[in-house]
Amino acid sequence: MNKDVLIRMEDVYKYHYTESMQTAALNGIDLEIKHGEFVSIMGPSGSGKSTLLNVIGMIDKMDDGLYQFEDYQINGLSQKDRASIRKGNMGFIFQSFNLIDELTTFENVELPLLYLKISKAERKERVEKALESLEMMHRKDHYPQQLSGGQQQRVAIARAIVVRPKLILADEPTGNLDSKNSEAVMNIIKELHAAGSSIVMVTHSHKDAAYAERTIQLFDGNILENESNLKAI
Ligand SMILES: Nc1ncnc2c1ncn2[C@@H]1O[C@H](COP(=O)(O)OP(=O)(O)OP(=O)(O)O)[C@@H](O)[C@H]1O
Repeated sequence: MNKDVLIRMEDVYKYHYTESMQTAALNGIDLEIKHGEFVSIMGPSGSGKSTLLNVIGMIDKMDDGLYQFEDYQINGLSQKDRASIRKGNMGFIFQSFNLIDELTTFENVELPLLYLKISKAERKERVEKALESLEMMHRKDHYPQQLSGGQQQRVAIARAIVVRPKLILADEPTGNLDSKNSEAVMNIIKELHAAGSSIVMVTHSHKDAAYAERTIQLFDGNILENESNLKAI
């Protein structure tokens, strides 16, 4: 595969099932994302945005089509292999922060490094660096409930970047934040992009989408439009 290309999807289908019906949440997606790109995904409720992000992030398994992440052919891999590629290459940021209530700020950020079996000394160094870059070191022993929403999202971003991921996947990262915190979070994401990270972000906000270089519009599990945002910058 061309070295510039991080992700290539061809004719990707993903179905969700309930007792009475089958929904094609992704209905033949073709997509290419290059290293270092910042792409936003927009579209009406139920159009398949979160499903696409979860398939890209290998949380959900696709049902048909081709998915290549760098040199890995993802379709056909076992869940264990997909998890191992995900843990080494991807960081996630969610609307609801998804921090573990029983763990401190430091421990939440350290968690992905434990999965990667990184030594204690290196874990300490990397967690502190991530927390410092997000100005959260002074809250390293706090638990999530003792933090504001904006602070919780900054911890979640520290947790996403501590693995030094090639790709950051964000699902409505400002969905639970007020406008001031939303802007702060979007500026952090913008800086991560400027520092070289590839970013794919689902959003309902045109303001947030304008931070990306390109916006993909989804409708009924299909890509409707693939537009450059450069004119908006
Ligand atoms: N676990 C599930 N079981 C059954 N159907 C599902 C499941 N998850 C999603 N769906 C269906 O798949 C379609 C796509 O859902 P998805 O969550 O990807 O949409 P979305 O664009 O992210 O929506 P929203 O903006 O409301 O979060 C929807 O029609 C939804 O009802």
